[in-house]
Amino acid sequence: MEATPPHIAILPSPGMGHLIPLVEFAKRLHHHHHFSTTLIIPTDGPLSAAQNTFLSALPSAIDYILLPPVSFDDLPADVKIETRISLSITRSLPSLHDAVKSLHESKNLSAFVVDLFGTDGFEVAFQHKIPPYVFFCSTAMALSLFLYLPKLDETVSCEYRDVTEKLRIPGCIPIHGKDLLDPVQDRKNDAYKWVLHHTNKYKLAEGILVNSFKELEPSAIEALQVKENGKPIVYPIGPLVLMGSSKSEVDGSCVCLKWLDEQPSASVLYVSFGSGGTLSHDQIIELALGLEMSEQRFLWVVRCPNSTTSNATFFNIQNSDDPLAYLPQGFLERTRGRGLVVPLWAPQAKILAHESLSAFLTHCGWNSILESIVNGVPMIAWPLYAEQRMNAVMLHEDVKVALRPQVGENGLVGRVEIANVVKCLMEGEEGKSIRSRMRDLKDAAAKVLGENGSSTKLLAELATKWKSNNTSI
Ligand SMILES: O=c1ccn([C@@H]2O[C@H](COP(=O)(O)OP(=O)(O)O[C@H]3O[C@H](CO)[C@@H](O)[C@H](O)[C@H]3O)[C@@H](O)[C@H]2O)c(=O)[nH]1
Repeated sequence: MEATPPHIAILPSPGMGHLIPLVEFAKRLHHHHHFSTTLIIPTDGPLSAAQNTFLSALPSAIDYILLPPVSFDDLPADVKIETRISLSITRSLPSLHDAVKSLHESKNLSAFVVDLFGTDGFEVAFQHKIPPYVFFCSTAMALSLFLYLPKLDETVSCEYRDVTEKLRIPGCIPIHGKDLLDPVQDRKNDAYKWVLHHTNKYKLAEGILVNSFKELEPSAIEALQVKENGKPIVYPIGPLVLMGSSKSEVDGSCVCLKWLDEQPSASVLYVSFGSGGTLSHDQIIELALGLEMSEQRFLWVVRCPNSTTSNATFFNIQNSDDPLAYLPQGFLERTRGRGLVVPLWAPQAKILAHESLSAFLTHCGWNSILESIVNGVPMIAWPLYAEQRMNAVMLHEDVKVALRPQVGENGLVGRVEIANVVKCLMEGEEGKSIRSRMRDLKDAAAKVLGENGSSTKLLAELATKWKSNNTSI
């Protein structure tokens, strides 16, 4: 049978943090190996503005299909995000099946790639005899935990946070149970059961692609690559990140970039909590005052707070939908010229690549971290949810490219602490050594993605394998 041009299907689970690296992966597969891709995207309603803009800017080699929205009306209000993500896949299985069937008939799919919570999509791949793969869009450390979790589940009987010793995940820095990812913090919650369910199914994959590289996570990757019965091959093919040259930006990009153009070289702290991170109103105030006290230049992406009080004024502000309304009185005037506050979303990839940028206060989403690394920008680690505390531990204690402010007894990071940490990173001696380690990592990242780099070679290996699948049916 004559070979058709190689084509793969990717099933991204909801969230920009999953979609962005998967698209970068598809782009690289196209540029280097002439693959084209169809993204099959589950939905639970209309897409967000950021998603729409992002998808409308996809190159022609990447197509996408939106699956019909599934309903979550039956779920309790406090349902955890991992449960919701997993159900968005299981509830889409009939339409996913139809989409894959017709795609396979027309394009002869070489591989079916799901992300970290998409393993229920495997059943469709098996039905059509398409090799299933996982693209793990977080750290090698988190992947090592995921592969180890079934064992941990068998051997630990209490909550992980109550284990007094630090836990030893293969190849990783020992870590307190309380610092593991959110959904494993309550083993009775469905979110834990979903994570365990996915991790048990990882062994059914033909391979696992992880968005990391050896120089960043040497021992975790080494542990992942130890061959064991029933363990899929792990391919570290990262760092795959949105680059500053990408066209997929939303409103506001010009304001930020124009402002950055006017600032001195390496002078600005960028503050952002990823695609969904929010702070309490009290924490927004501490952060604002801390930034002001630091006397450094900053560019801050602000969102509305995530908690309410029973105060009538607060209730009104909450409904105003204007995140800037939550900033301390006079803050914008006092910091005018030195600081820029942007509501909701900013063109992060371009910001991090800008020569005025000096440091990044981040919620420690893995894409943000990788984007910081490829641009050599040192970080302040401010984890909020998901696996971000694990990432912060790794960055601060293991790789040592981030400072980490202390949370006070009232559960907030105080303004003085914030100001001190910002000044230390931007001006202090510790900041200098972090910056120098970051430069080494930036070089290492460029090397692994270069012509003979390890990530490039592994991707080539995978592409060859997938091309051979393409002719074998
Ligand atoms: O104003 C913004 C905010 C975000 N981004 C982009 O959106 C992505 C955000 O990804 P990430 O930093 O990983 O954060 P989350 O969106 O929070 O990602 C989720 O998915 C990641 C990958 O699994 C996890 O590491 C995180 O903990 C999880 O919250 C990045 O590419 C950013 O450049 C923007 O362009 N502008």
